[in-house]
Amino acid sequence: MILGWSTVGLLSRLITKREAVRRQIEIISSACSYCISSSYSQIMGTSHNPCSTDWEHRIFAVDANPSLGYPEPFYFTSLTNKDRASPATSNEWPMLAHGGIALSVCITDPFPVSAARLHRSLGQQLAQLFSGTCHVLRLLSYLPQDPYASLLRGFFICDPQNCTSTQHRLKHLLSEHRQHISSFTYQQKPQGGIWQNVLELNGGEQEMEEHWQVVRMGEPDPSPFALNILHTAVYYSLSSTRAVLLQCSACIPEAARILELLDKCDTSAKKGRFPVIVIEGLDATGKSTLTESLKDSLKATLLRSPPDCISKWRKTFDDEPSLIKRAYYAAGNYVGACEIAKASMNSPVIVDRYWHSTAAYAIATEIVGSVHSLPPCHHEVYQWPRDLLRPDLVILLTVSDEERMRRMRGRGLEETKEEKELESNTMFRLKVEEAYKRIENPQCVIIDASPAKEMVLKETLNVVRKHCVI
Ligand SMILES: Nc1ncnc2c1ncn2[C@@H]1O[C@H](COP(=O)(O)OP(=O)(O)O)[C@@H](O)[C@H]1O
Ligand SMILES: Cc1cn([C@H]2C[C@H](O)[C@@H](COP(=O)(O)OP(=O)(O)O)O2)c(=O)[nH]c1=O
Repeated sequence: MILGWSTVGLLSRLITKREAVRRQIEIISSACSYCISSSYSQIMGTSHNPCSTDWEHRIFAVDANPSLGYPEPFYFTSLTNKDRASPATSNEWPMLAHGGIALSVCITDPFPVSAARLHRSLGQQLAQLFSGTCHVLRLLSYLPQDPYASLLRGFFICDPQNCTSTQHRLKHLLSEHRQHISSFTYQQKPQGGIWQNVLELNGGEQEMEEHWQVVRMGEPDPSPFALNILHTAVYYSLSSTRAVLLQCSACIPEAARILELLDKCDTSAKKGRFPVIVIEGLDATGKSTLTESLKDSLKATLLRSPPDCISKWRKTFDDEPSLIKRAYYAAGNYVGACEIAKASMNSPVIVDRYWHSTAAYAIATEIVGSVHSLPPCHHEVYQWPRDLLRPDLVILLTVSDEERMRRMRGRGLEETKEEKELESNTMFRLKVEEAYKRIENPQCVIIDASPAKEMVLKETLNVVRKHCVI
């Protein structure tokens, strides 16, 4: 049986394309047209328009969600595309067993900031409306010949009950966003094989049907999840950070303030003759304690990330989707670099968190599952941005989980969402710490911060003397 609510596609794709072109024209004719179109191509890497989606040639990745019973990511592509893909050990679709059906949604809005906001609000609506009835999993999709520029984000929704009213409500919800999404349904045919059907969201007449057979595949190279980090979670240049802030500035006034600050900074300023030492580590590992005592011991200037001049806007950005939130922290590093360069002309500089934190927390948040799911060592995601001032030394403080919890409780300060997550989720903590260790150029020197404060300071001073001219 082909789903009653599936069909057509061509028309909805044409409308999606036309709408995207219309929005481009509208924006291009607006005052900041240059900025937005240039930011789009900077973020996307090329001038590729993701709406020119060649669905039948795409690779789809459904993320794992162990708590919903999906321990591993799931990859598939069309039968005709199979030769480009690594074979899977089986072509079983557990989510479709026993007559269940599935649906995928890809956000095709070509503007990264509005796409990120739509992705988040759709995710929230799906979770709210269907948490008891459907499994909602993260979905990524790309074209193998152009993975970076063609990456789209979305959701894979399984309805194990194949319930008509659920599907009706789902279709209704998706129709509200039809100009910026494309949707597909999946169902096992009685004679075998899984078919992907373009889902008609125009609510109009039934048109020509578009569908193709899909097959499972092994983990593709490049990994869509690593690509997603490079694409939306970690910024590797000031220009890509600026581009996102520029797009945000229409709806988040604080983004415009940060751009003004960046304009005033000499972000390419070089380090002075004194050493720059960064102290990194999970929350409550003793960074503030150590940085204060290092400041006194080395007669150093103490700076922290995000820098004071932008930290008042932190809450605003922490509440935004990853793309926007991470642009804030990235900008914090570039503003901070400017302060570091200036201060290091007169004294040693100690920095409480810097780019290692920005990247490690983002990577650990984006990767579902255990440490084993992180991109391998030396992967592109762990590379330092070429245009960001490099410190002379990065020290990573580590303590046992139990000791960290003791220190956290003893301190009694308000915790950020991520700190709460760290407390409740050992897996996340391990991923952040491992990501810290994998970041390169510069790599961090690990110091066990479990001993008494004086001992940690002594050990740190030894490391500083070994690596820096003081
Ligand atoms: N070496 C240490 N031994 C015992 N307690 C420590 C040590 N270093 C820091 N603390 C305590 O642990 C808590 C967290 O330290 P803090 O420096 O605020 O960590 P962070 O800046 O990494 O969040 C504070 O109450 C601090 O006094
Ligand atoms: C500096 C920075 C912090 N963070 C997050 C990580 C932590 O959850 C949180 C830590 O904030 P911070 O104010 O450094 O707390 P503490 O001094 O107690 O360690 O902010 C980022 O995600 N990216 C960044 O660039």
